[in-house]
Amino acid sequence: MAKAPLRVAVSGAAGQISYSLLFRIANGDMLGKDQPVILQLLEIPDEKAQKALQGVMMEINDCAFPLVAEMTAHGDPMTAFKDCDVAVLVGARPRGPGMERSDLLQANAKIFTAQGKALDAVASRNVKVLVVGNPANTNAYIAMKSAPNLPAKNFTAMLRLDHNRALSQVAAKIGKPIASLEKLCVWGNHSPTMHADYRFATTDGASVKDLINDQVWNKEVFLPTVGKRGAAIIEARGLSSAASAASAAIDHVHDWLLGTNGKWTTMGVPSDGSYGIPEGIMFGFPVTTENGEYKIVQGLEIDAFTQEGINKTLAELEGERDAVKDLLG
Ligand SMILES: NC(=O)c1ccc[n+]([C@@H]2O[C@H](COP(=O)([O-])OP(=O)(O)OC[C@H]3O[C@@H](n4cnc5c(N)ncnc54)[C@H](O)[C@@H]3O)[C@@H](O)[C@H]2O)c1
Ligand SMILES: O=C(O)C[C@H](O)C(=O)O
Repeated sequence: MAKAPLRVAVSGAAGQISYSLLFRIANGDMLGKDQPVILQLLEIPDEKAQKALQGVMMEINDCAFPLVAEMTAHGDPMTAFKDCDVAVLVGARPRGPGMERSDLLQANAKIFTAQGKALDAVASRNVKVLVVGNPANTNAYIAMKSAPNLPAKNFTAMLRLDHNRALSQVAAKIGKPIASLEKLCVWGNHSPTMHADYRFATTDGASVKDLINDQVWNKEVFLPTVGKRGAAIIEARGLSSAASAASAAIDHVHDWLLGTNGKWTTMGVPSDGSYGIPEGIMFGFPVTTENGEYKIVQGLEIDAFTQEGINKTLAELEGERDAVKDLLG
């Protein structure tokens, strides 16, 4: 029997990430090739943005995706998020050349307070929320805090792009296929302070750390390359990453809902106090997922270098949290 459609709300639906993301959701890459979807697309209530959204919807129609059961355009989160099962919050102002993420904190805080409240009011009580729009961790934190009637654990931030970037760098360094890699993770904030960690990673069972055996490369090449990849893409393209960000969003929601079969991935999730991260901070952790729930991988040894990295990214997140404190009602 055909599955009942799931309602997927996407904000920033006429933006560049969505121009890749929506077509992959519609194609079944996110929720499965047998899972029909109802797309509920949100853009700012501005004539130009709404017209662009109509254009994107025309193109989705022209793909004749069999899995798209219905599609609607919205200018108000209260209608866009109605009964949604999944919400991918992409809409935000992207960082341009030379701009710091912190510059965007205040403007985006307003957007995510309103959207958190709307999710609280009208979304499915089990809605799974992924925040992509930057600063993603703090925006997710704000949305979570603005939705007290929804489970806090259902709000997540996207660290998957950093995770995938780290996988790609490690695979190239050791000359092994990405598919052979397991047990890599990224701690902390989706920002240059994030701390990618391959100490536990394996390739076909062999230790990646032993194969690399080069702490100078880890510190001076790997971490800065992964941490500053977003800025490098902006520098090269004149625009922030879009297709790779959309692909990471697909991976994040896919693995959250459909499971990792015991394998690790990285998700930004509200801390439960694991690894000394204060409760509620939206932090990148290694997780496994099963039956639509994630579990933080426990019991990993944190050496002095990693602890230093974790402390730095945590301090940044605590600073962001404090900067938006007054905006949370
Ligand atoms: N977490 C990550 O790994 C990651 C990676 C890449 C980009 N990003 C972030 O994703 C966001 C979107 O990037 P993009 O390249 O698609 O930007 P974009 O400017 O091309 O598109 C953003 C869209 O969001 C819309 N929008 C703005 N405010 C909105 C609101 N309140 N409600 C609904 N829609 C709204 C805009 O009108 C625009 O169409 C940016 O914040 C960017 O920095 C995050
Ligand atoms: O840094 C940005 O604004 C873009 C994005 O977060 C990225 O990591 O590519």
